[in-house]
Amino acid sequence: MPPAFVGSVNLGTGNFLVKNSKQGIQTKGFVGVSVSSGSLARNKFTCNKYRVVCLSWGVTGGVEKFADSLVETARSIASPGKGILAVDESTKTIGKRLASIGVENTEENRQAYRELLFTCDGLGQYISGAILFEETLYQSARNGKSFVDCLRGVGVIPGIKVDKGLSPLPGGEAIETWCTGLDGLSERAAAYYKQGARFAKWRAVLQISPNTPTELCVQENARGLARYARTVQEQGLVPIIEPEILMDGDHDIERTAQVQEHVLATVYKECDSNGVLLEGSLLKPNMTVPGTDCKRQVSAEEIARYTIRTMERRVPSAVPGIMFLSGGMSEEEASVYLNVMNKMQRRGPWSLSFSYGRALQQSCLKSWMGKQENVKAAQEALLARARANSKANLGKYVPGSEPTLDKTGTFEKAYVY
Ligand SMILES: O=C(COP(=O)(O)O)[C@@H](O)[C@H](O)[C@H](O)COP(=O)(O)O
Repeated sequence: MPPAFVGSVNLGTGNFLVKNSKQGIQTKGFVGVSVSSGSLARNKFTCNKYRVVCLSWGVTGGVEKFADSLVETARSIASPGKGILAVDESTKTIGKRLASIGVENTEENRQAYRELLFTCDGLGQYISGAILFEETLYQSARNGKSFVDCLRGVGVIPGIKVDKGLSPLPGGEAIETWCTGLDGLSERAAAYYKQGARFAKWRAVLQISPNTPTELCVQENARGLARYARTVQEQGLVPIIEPEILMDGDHDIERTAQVQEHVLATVYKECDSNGVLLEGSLLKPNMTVPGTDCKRQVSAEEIARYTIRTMERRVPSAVPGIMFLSGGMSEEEASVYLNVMNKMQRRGPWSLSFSYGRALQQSCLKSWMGKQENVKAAQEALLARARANSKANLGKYVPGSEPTLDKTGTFEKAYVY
């Protein structure tokens, strides 16, 4: 007998969710509903009595316990007009950013900068989640309020970078790496959840050259991403799966597309082997662009067309959001490319949005310059770029309509991560 529920059914596109208000949350995919009474208005079906045939999420073990909240969190991060602020720079990387504005890399200065970001009024209108570095997750604003609470206060979900960085890949080519951090990940993820994080990020990096990426590198990084995703889901964190293909190289856009299709196919094959709940996960890829040294640079329309084609060919429709990284593009380029994609017709159901680090922070950093009296201006600069990307997610950004102090982008050739 299928179970009977009393509550409301939300007929969204793709996944069906059942919210049972009488017996606590009971969110499940289902294949059929038979209704004895009710009314249908727009997308929302409300009734007094209905029967549903439940499909389980098809997951086993620890993920089942968190399945409903994983799905809800992933969907709300990928909700319309919203994206992610990636501020998970490790101590060395934030040191470079602070050095660019003449600020010393001390814990106090890192705290002051991040306080500026997390107390920015109105941020939650455009930003659904912020990825933090471990140090930041446990820090507080100078008035003693934890950063987790500051973020919640402005309507932003806290997330955490859980990888431990890149390491040379034995057996691969000299430039190839694999991403470390699986040891003890389960325990760390549980502690991060307790501290208030609700999603996680793991970044694997691949590079295109005449003989890379090797198959070993693709397999190894895909396996790591999938194992990480499954592990953090078991502890209640939505995994952001980030297989970044760097922009370094002289290859053309077609080669990027071929490599990226293979990488994504391998990642999702491994996700299948590891039983990752795709509805409770997000993808963070690079856009499909030619190498920075390629003679044939292309228009925003071509980048958008190739990127959409790559995603349509390889990203399962169960994934609620594709949150692009900026990879060293300028703030304006990152907004414009995203906007063009969202104006184009496409088959994929996912939200095409952003999880930008550099392309959300450059103007903000340059406005701040480490000075307390500049905090308001820096927050306005951050809001301006967040608003630009929010509009781009809706395909409504008018190029040049939001200010930027980042004219050139931050791409650094052969940067060692
Ligand atoms: O994925 C990211 C996207 O950043 P981006 O938009 O490319 O500037 C970031 O989260 C970076 O991974 C992060 O800023 C890098 O910091 P390190 O891990 O290298 O310190």
